Amino acid sequence: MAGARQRPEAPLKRVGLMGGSFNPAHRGHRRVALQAHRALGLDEVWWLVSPGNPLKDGAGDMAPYAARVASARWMARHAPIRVSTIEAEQGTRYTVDTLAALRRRHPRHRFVWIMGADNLAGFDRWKAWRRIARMVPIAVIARPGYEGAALASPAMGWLRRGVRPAGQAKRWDQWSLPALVLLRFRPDPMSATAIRRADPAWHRRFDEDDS
Ligand SMILES: Nc1ncnc2c1ncn2[C@@H]1O[C@H](COP(=O)(O)OP(=O)(O)OP(=O)(O)O)[C@@H](O)[C@H]1O
Ligand SMILES: O=C(O)c1ccc[n+]([C@@H]2O[C@H](COP(=O)([O-])O)[C@@H](O)[C@H]2O)c1
Repeated sequence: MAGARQRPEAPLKRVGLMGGSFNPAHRGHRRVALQAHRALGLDEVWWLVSPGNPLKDGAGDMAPYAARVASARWMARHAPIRVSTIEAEQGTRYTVDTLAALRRRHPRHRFVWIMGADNLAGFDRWKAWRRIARMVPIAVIARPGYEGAALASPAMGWLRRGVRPAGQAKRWDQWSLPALVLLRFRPDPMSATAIRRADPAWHRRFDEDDS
C-alpha cells in the first residue's frame, strides 16, 4: 500500500536448533550447545523446549513444562543460548511443523538442526523425517553409548549420501540437502535420566513460588 511503512526485516542470523524435553536441562546440553556454536560458526543456539515429545507420550516422570523451561533458562545463562517456547505457543509437537513455523516467523534466519546420536538412532520414527532432512542440515553430536546404534540406524542408511566432513562444518548453510555432519567433542555422559534417578523431585527447585 502506498505510504505504508515497511517493518524492517530482522537481521539474518545463523541459528542452531536443539529440541528436547529438558527434563531437566543439564550440563551436557550446555556443553553440546557451546561446542556446536563454535564448530558450526553460529550466532545463537535455540533450545526448543518440547511440551511433549510425541514418542514419549504418557511418560510418568515428565515434569511440568514451566519447571523444564526454568531449568533450561538457568542452564543457558550467560551463554549465546536462547530458550524458546515456540512449540507451546504454536501448539506444535512434531519437529516438521515447528520448523515450518520457525521459517515463517524468521524468514531471514538460517537454521541447522542439532541432535545427539541417541536421537539419530530413532529418527526414522519421527513424523516426515525425510522432509525434515530436506528442510535443514543436521548436526549429530556423538554421545557415549549411542554411536553404534546411530550409525546403523535406518535414518543413517538414507542420510549417508549426505554426510559432510566435520572440517567443513561451518559451511552448513551452503550445503545441498539432505546433509548431515557428525561432530565429535569430548563426550559427556550426563543425562536427564540420571538426574531424575538421583533426584526425582528436581523440579521443586524450579516450581513457581506462589506463596
Ligand atoms: N550428554 C549429551 N551428549 C550429547 N547430546 C546430548 C547429551 N545430553 C542430551 N543431548 C541431546 O540434547 C537433546 C535434548 O536431550 P534431552 O532433553 O532428551 O536430554 P537427555 O539427557 O537425553 O534426556 P533423557 O535422559 O530424559 O532422555 C537431544 O538431541 C539429546 O540427544
Ligand atoms: O517430530 C517428531 O515426530 C519427533 C519425535 C520424537 C522427538 N522429536 C523431537 O526431538 C527432540 C528431542 O526430544 P527428547 O524428548 O529426546 O529430548 C524434541 O524436540 C522432540 O520434539 C520429534
